[in-house]
Amino acid sequence: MKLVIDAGNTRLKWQVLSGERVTASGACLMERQELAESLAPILAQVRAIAITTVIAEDRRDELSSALTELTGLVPRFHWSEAARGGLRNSYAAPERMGADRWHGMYGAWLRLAGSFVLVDAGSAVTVDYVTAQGVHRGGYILPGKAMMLRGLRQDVARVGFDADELHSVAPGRATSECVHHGLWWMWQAMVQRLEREALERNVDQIVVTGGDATDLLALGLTAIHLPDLVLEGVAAIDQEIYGL
Ligand SMILES: Nc1ncnc2c1ncn2[C@@H]1O[C@H](COP(=O)(O)OP(=O)(O)O)[C@@H](O)[C@H]1O
Ligand SMILES: CC(C)(COP(=O)(O)O)[C@@H](O)C(=O)NCCC(=O)O
Ligand SMILES: [K+]
Repeated sequence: MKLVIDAGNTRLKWQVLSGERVTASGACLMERQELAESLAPILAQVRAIAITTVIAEDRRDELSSALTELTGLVPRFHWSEAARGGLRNSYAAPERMGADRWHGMYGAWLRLAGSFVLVDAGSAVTVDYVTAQGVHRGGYILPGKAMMLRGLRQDVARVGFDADELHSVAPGRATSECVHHGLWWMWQAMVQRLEREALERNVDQIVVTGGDATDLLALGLTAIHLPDLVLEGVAAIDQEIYGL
């Protein structure tokens, strides 16, 4: 059995693969204790570990040693590449691209025919355009939903608001409403822009993934929702290099 991990800035997502079949999955925070608890039921079966991550070096080293302690295995880290299987990165320095973006694009490239735009709504939101020929045309990086709210909470003095989300775009009449409606209003604008650009740029499919993808769908985005796309992409690459 192979353990595949996507360690993002907010959460760690994992799957266990038996051949190409997913037999278990989970998510947790990056802390050692949480990780050990989340993985406890499957640890004994793990024979290899493949990781995609965008976390800082010190946290990555901690994750690596925690996994080695738990399993006795040295995890294999996978990074962004210049090209693979017909997919080509537009970055002059491909290693600078977040590995989650590359692995998400590769997952979509393997699954879909035609051009696509991949929206990964996680800690940050990333938008990446890929042509039907597999050419990455470039992308965007924006602050994610939780980050936008945290920014308002931390960086301005007089904007206190409830944690409960309000899904409306009506102009607010109290601080909490103004903040939550404002966020929803901005995400609705993002959805409208994505749909317009997909038409203008002849994009065949919009693909969404990440913890906040459901918000984009709730706002009416016409897209394919592939929640495990980043894991799928890195699993495929690990298999190409090391086998099942
Ligand atoms: N259980 C959860 N814990 C934390 N964030 C969650 C959870 N469920 C959904 N989210 C939302 O998902 C976002 C993080 O998405 P995710 O794709 O896991 O990010 P990353 O890959 O950057 O760690 C957060 O901004 C939050 O709004
Ligand atoms: C943009 C990101 C922060 C998104 O990460 P996430 O929200 O999934 O944790 C990550 O892909 C990253 O750190 N990228 C490096 C810069 C780049 O892609 O150009
Ligand atoms: K993301």
